[in-house]
Amino acid sequence: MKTPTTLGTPLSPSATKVMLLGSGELGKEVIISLQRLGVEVIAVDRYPNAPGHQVAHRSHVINMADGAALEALIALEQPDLVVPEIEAIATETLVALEAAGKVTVIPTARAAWLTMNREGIRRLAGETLALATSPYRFANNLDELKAACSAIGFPCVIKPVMSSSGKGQSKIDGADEIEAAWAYAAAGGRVDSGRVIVEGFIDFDYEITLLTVRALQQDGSIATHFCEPIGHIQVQGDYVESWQPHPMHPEALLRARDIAKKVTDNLGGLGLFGVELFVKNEMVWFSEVSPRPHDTGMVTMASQQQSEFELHAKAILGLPVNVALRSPAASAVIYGQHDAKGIAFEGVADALRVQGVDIRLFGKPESFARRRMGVALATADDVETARIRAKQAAAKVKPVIVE
Ligand SMILES: Nc1ncnc2c1ncn2[C@@H]1O[C@H](COP(=O)(O)OP(=O)(O)OP(=O)(O)O)[C@@H](O)[C@H]1O
Ligand SMILES: NCC(=O)N[C@@H]1O[C@H](COP(=O)([O-])[O-])[C@@H](O)[C@H]1O
Ligand SMILES: [Mg+2]
Repeated sequence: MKTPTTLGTPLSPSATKVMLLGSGELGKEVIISLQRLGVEVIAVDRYPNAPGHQVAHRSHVINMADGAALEALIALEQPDLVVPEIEAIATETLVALEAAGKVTVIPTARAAWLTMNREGIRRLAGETLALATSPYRFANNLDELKAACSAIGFPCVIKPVMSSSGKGQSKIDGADEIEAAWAYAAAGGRVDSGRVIVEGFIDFDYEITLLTVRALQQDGSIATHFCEPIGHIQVQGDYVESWQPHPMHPEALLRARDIAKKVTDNLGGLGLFGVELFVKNEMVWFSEVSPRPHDTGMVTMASQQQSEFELHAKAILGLPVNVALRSPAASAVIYGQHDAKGIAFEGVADALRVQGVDIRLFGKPESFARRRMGVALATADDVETARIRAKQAAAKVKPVIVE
């Protein structure tokens, strides 16, 4: 790539070209941040008119889990940087291309590969780095799953090794629920690899995302910056509400940062990471990490001077970052509520009348009842008020089917 701080003119020979692999709501905001710096952006996703497609210079529709298709597209576009955005990519292909010097992957191809599959990141955290995690086992079929569940005990959580946003995930309380959990995992993964993880259930007090940024300093070394902790609530493994800052016991915060530093140092590269942690009193467990912006971090569009998307865009280009908080804030998810294409949203004006509120609608061409279609953001003097405002505003937005 060009020297980090030299940025070109898009659509000209000097262009700095970035390719997003995955162009959902998170990628869309990264693209907008890159566009503001005059970066030429190529947005890729599995379906046409994905949110990020709508704001990029060019778009492509491919099966990103197909290594040959991915390699051909990278050869065609010759991006300076490839930015993975979703958990359904042929990351082995990225590892091979990066090793051959044909591409720079954010943060690194190895990090994308390790985190694409729960087994890679869990073995790194639990075994190589010896961090506290829930107890875990892997299984390839129903018999192995039964054995894994009895070794871990109940309650436990079963997830496809390749999935996100809670897809295919179940919490089960007894052996009679194992078969249903196996079937649900097989149907729900982003890529059906037929392998699942069983995790012991952690009875945490609260969970946080610790956004951690690796950015270049003036002397060329990499510094690690921590955003204020983001608290969140998940329903069926998917985030419904988040807020920042989440108050933490000082010892727990130190441990959280220590875990985040160890994991992100190992993964390496430049960019923002979402480190997911469970906390009980002063105990902190590592859960997983996204080597890219995190859905719960959408709150930073309201709470921080630079959102997680802007931080990612700047850090990957080798630019300095500022992780300062601007105001306590919260986010609340707007689900599609219908299975239909081309839905409409009523009540946006009412939502925007709630004090301190802003709305994002992602523009996804097709709605599903539990598909995230938008988010309400709210600031306030304290997070409790911000949470109330965000939820009030989200509830006022009514997705409707257009006949
Ligand atoms: N072992 C566990 N013990 C307790 N709760 C858990 C456990 N594993 C997952 N959960 C709950 O389910 C949520 C989603 O789990 P996880 O982050 O592993 O799923 P995911 O599909 O990767 O979701 P995302 O892509 O949104 O991060 C967690 O944030 C937590 O609330
Ligand atoms: N937890 C990960 C996450 O939130 N990822 C975000 O959801 C999109 C997929 O949404 P879709 O399933 O509605 O297409 C991804 O592209 C990414 O932006
Ligand atoms: Mg998660």
